[in-house]
Amino acid sequence: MKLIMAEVFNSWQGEGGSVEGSAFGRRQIFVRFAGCDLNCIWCDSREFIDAYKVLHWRYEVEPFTGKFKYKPNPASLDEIVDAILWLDTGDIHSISYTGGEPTLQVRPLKALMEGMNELGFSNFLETHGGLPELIKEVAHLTDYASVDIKDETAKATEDWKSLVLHEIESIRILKDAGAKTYAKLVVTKDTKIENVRWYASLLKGLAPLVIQPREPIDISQPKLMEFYREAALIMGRKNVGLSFQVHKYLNVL
Ligand SMILES: C[S@@+](CC[C@H](N)C(=O)[O-])C[C@H]1O[C@@H](n2cnc3c(N)ncnc32)[C@H](O)[C@@H]1O
Ligand SMILES: Nc1nc2[nH]cc(C(=O)O)c2c(=O)[nH]1
Ligand code: SF4
Ligand SMILES: [Mg+2]
Repeated sequence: MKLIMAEVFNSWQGEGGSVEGSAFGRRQIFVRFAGCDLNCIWCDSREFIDAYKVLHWRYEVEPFTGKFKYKPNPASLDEIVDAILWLDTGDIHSISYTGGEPTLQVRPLKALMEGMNELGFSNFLETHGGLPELIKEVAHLTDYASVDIKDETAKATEDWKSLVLHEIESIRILKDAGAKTYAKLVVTKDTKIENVRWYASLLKGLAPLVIQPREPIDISQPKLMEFYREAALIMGRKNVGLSFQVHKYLNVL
């Protein structure tokens, strides 16, 4: 089975904050799939979005060195498993499957998650949640999941309200399968409070929410705190947290 891979690297999970299901600050091996069907204007992985343009994938030969070995795409599953095991520093909390959008290559994703599960690793799925039918294929193999709620200002797709409803459906599927799941909302200076209220009302009683400023940060602190308070008033004060992309401040992958 072949797949179009972007990169495999060992780092700390830099996102998720402290809500239930977050792996923030834990060591992870990241498996970044190439290809995405959305187009978030602030995406920091844009170079990997068009899978056909990702002719090579890379893995970091030693964590935090920024030294990579490059291999041609498509990759074989064995090559990816070998790279993961090569990067296992013995302190790994879980394997993070991210991208691009990992669920778009759901067959190799599922095979990888099965294989890593058999090798004793926990599986962490980082997904836009827009494809619940594909989430169904891997939910039973998912130990932790971070599901984005794509705010209107992400301009991820034309019909953004339907995308949000699909994301909520994906969260429900993952929770029903026993995955520790939280929602991640990237906010910008233009995010509307009425939309934050809508997301919070959809998430109430379903899953906790982290609010993550878009990087580079353009939102004011008072506005960020207003979004937090409104969401907490709706969802309950223990079900909302902040998340920042800390790895960018640590200058690590
Ligand atoms: C690159 S995406 C890949 C996984 C999946 N496609 C998704 O969007 O959830 C991984 C995470 O990075 C976040 N992210 C990407 N670019 C960002 C930025 N400029 N500021 C804040 N978060 C960002 C996304 O919101 C998502 O939670
Ligand atoms: N350190 C680190 N933490 C992360 N959390 C989510 C990431 C992602 O791109 O999926 C990411 C990433 O790219 N690096
Ligand atoms: S869904 Fe994820 S990978 Fe795709 S454009 Fe948005 S942030 Fe980037
Ligand atoms: Mg990232």
